[in-house]
Amino acid sequence: MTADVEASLPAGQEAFAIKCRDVCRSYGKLKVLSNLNLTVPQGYIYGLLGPSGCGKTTLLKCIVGTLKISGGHITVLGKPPAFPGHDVPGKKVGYMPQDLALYNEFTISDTLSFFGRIHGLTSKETQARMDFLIDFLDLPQKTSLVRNLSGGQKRRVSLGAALLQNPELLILDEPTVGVDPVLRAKIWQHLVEIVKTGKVSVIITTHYIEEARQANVVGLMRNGHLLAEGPPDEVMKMHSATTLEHAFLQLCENLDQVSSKRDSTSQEALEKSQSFESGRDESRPILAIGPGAAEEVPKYSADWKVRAKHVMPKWRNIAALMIKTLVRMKRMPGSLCFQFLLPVIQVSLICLCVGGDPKGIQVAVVNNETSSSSYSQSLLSFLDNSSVEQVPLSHSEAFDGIYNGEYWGIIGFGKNFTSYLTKRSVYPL
Ligand SMILES: Nc1ncnc2c1ncn2[C@@H]1O[C@H](COP(=O)(O)OP(=O)(O)OP(=O)(O)O)[C@@H](O)[C@H]1O
Repeated sequence: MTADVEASLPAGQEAFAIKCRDVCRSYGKLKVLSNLNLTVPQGYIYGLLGPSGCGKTTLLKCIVGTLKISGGHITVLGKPPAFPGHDVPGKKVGYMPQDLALYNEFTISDTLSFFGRIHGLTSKETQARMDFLIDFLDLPQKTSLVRNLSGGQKRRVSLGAALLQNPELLILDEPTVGVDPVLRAKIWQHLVEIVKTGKVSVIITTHYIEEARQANVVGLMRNGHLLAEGPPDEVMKMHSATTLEHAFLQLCENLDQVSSKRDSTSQEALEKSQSFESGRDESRPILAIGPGAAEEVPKYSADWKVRAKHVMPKWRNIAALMIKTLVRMKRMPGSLCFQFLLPVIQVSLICLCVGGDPKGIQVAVVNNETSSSSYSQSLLSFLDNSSVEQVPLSHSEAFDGIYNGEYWGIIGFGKNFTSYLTKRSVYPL
């Protein structure tokens, strides 16, 4: 595999599937990626290696566009991830996350069909790919429910979903965990095959460091930095190691020794001095790491139509999500009942607590106007008699009734109410 790397890299921006420059990302005060530089040439398998917690998953999430970077810039298949009109994230990328995003109520077939719909595959295309992937990934029957699969089988379904639409870029976060060695070899063989066309690129993380020897390029990461980047054989040679693991250990030890000896020297300089890059022949196709020569950050722009289209949901996604909801409801009748009953219960409880409209409130009415055409009579006729029960009374009866708690209130009109109101509307103050 490393022989391929000896061929010259194609020049120009298009030759790179992924380019990360001075990428920084923090979670609150925790700085996970700091000034990270990484390059994945098109048509290569890039093995991203490093100890647990060094920031590999965070980097992959930034590359796929599900996490925003706090500094630097990333270019994926020619544009920044999540750029309007760019299919990253989207059908150009197959992403297998570390935390599997599968629906337990789905069968394997439902799962792959869902992703097929999201990526705009016809049902015939999805069916053909499904048959291939079930056979290739040694999955159980396609009618098997995801919740009944083992951890390893679930990971393989997730890998199948990433491979489904034959994407230009595969981003695989530990795809071989829990997979038996035979199938692991088969998966690597498949990756090697698909990158041979030169149109597909792969970035893969793995805890089985030695399997990354099949990658064209490996990047060794620690504490959010890339310590070295190059073909596996070259990295091993550079550190006089027979295994990648040994090379990585050697690299870390050298770094620790030098940094303890030369506290005054900056970390960046140390990494540079120890990195694969520092010892390489400039003519060789080893990828640059570290800040390197200042690169001009390309400016990307999209017109308003593309931006508007980007924020609008796609019909096929809406359809896929509706079908997904229907399938889940069908598989979970209990939750279906709950989903429909819950709003009814909530509304009933609110009505019970707040209560309905008050009824039969007895109010004393003292009307000193006698004419049936007076305004006071008209006003009283507008009152809602189901809530307010009007009790016509004299002035003294009304006040006695209020005093004795028989009425909630008094509505009173003077004998000149109509004439005064008319005057007031004719001669406003
Ligand atoms: N959402 C988050 N909020 C806060 N901290 C996080 C979050 N996700 C990751 N981290 C922290 O960021 C650091 C890097 O995590 P990350 O998952 O990128 O590491 P990793 O190299 O992929 O590890 P592993 O190989 O074990 O998967 C860890 O210290 C982790 O605790």
